[in-house]
Amino acid sequence: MTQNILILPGDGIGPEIVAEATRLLNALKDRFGLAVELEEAPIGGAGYDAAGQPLPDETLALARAADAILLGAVGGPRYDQLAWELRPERGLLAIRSELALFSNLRPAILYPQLASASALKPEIVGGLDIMILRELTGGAYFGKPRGIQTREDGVREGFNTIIYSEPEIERIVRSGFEIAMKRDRRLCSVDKANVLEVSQLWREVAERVAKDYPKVALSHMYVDNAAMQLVRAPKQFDVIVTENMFGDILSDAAAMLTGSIGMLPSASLDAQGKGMYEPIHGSAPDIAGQGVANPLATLLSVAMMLRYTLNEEAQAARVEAAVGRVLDQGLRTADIWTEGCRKVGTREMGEAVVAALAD
Ligand SMILES: NC(=O)c1ccc[n+]([C@@H]2O[C@H](COP(=O)([O-])OP(=O)(O)OC[C@H]3O[C@@H](n4cnc5c(N)ncnc54)[C@H](O)[C@@H]3O)[C@@H](O)[C@H]2O)c1
Ligand SMILES: CC(C)[C@H](C(=O)O)[C@@H](O)C(=O)O
Ligand SMILES: [Mg+2]
Repeated sequence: MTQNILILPGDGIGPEIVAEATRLLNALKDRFGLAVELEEAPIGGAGYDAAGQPLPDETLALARAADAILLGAVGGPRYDQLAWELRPERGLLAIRSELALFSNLRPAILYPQLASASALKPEIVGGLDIMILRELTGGAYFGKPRGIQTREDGVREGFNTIIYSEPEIERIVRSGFEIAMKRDRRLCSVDKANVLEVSQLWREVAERVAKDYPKVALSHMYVDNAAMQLVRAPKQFDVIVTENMFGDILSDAAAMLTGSIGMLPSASLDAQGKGMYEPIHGSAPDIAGQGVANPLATLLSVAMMLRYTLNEEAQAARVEAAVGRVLDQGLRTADIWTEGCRKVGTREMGEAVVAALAD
């Protein structure tokens, strides 16, 4: 059965990296029998340009109808002065929320070929394979009330609200245990339970859910310590489960363990396993339009899509193996380049991965 993939290039480097993902999907289709149809729609600043909305109604309708979605990135200085609700980032948050994509998997894996590209010493990051599970539709990102107001004394104040209900905590923590069961059975729940009531509830719920998973070792860690431990001794972690904003921050930090933020893919899944796939990085306005962005996080996001939503494990493994081969060949975009390697641009990297696809 043919599955429909909706491609949302977005802004900045989004269209450049997504073009390589499209090349890859078309190659899997033409050479390896992958039954997919691709369709494209605007989101973010491109959505605003095309339809006056960061998430155009038509894009949302196509997203609901698609079997899987691939997103590049949104945002950029051109759009930073727009009214708040029209900003590109609102479109991204809206699609996550509308499609109930609460479970965001952000694997941080160090390809051995990139050990020397990491900002950390090879002995600290060698063999790194951790999974950060970020809650994606709650917390400060969506809590109400929010806004900027002027107090009676004339002072302006901004405010956001962090809210998590017990069912919201339970479903993401449960996903964390399920993922841990398929890995090394260690789950670290990261919170700020020494300061925030919402974290206290989170911890309580995590302890309760743990009773259903006696084979998984659950630990708790405060987020400030977790940030420190991620750069001190990242291999102590197997699976980390955490709330929306902590997960956003910790995953960018974890990205640097793998050599570059241009290496980290992600899957955002709903309760049925349907999902949107995207690199964790942004639209990188500083390098947009130069053809130098690393497309590998996006190509690895395609691999996650093949594995988690399209049930095409062999195709996923094929893509990951091709990325490994290209790194073996010494090809590097600027962000992961080290002495003795060959520096290539976005397109050359994408073409090399396609050329390295094998039976
Ligand atoms: N999921 C998303 O769409 C997403 C994620 C993060 C940020 N953003 C948006 O992107 C814009 C820029 O944000 P930022 O600068 O904080 O974060 P960013 O991730 O876009 O860039 C941070 C740094 O990493 C580099 N980088 C990112 N991706 C790269 C890649 N594939 N290859 C090589 N280098 C790469 C950039 O050049 C930059 O120096 C903002 O508008 C922000 O809101 C979007
Ligand atoms: C652009 C922004 C809304 C987004 C987030 O904070 O979730 C980004 O940083 C991410 O990690 O996907
Ligand atoms: Mg982020």
